[in-house]
Amino acid sequence: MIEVRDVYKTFGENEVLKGITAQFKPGKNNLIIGGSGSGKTTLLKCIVGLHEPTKGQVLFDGKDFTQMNFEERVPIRKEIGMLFQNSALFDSMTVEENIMFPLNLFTEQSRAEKLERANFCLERVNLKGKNKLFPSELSGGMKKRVGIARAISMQPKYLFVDEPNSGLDPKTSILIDELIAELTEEYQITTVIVTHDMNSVMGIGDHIIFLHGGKKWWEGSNKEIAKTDNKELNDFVFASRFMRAAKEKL
Ligand SMILES: Nc1ncnc2c1ncn2[C@@H]1O[C@H](COP(=O)(O)OP(=O)(O)OP(=O)(O)O)[C@@H](O)[C@H]1O
Repeated sequence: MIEVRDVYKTFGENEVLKGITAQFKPGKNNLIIGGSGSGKTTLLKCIVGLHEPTKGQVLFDGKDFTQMNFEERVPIRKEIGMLFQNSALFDSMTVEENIMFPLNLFTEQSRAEKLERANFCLERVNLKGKNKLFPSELSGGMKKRVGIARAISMQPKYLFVDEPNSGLDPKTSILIDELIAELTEEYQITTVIVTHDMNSVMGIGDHIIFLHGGKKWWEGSNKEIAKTDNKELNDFVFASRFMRAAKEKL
């Protein structure tokens, strides 16, 4: 479980996060939603240590990450998988090399062991046999799947995903969401996803926090979101006429 306790983050005069407290449980798709500029990515970066919170704590299974130095953080970093918005694959490396990259960095495994793990991960994301392709030869959806295979290569306890559906068509987006949700449940990963995508919110939102004005404005599940009378959340989720009409039918 990941716990965020009273986290503040300020950039100059701009107080982006104003005391966020939340718990993210294993085996759940934990979603962070909110308007543009509400601080979703900033919160994600504070959790993984890419930003230091101005105040507050982040605990990984009870261990206070914010109090640790670089060396002390290494064992937790090894348990973290990340999937970035643009998949962030290395263009000069093949699919197989991309997936083996964290294993090369963090393990003493032999090449054969690493290859076996890469093949397992590739098969798990339905890309068996695509080892020797380069990122430029892949579609956006395939790149995401390679990104997921790389993110799970180290068998992470924690998985962080920033906008998994950006640049994907609706059908591919759903397949990617389903894949993340399946892996989360299968390996009981604590998954935290930043998303704008209302299909994701409704489809896989086991636990959702809604950021507004630098605060956690609302928290609940996808079932609860449909019935909420929280004005700001309703304005955000049901912004389009289509979504409002859909809500009335729920
Ligand atoms: N490194 C930084 N330095 C200064 N300000 C920053 C930095 N990172 C983010 N901010 C500011 O923090 C605020 C929140 O940004 P953030 O990227 O977290 O929002 P977001 O909710 O993820 O937005 P979006 O949905 O548009 O990606 C913005 O006003 C942004 O300008």
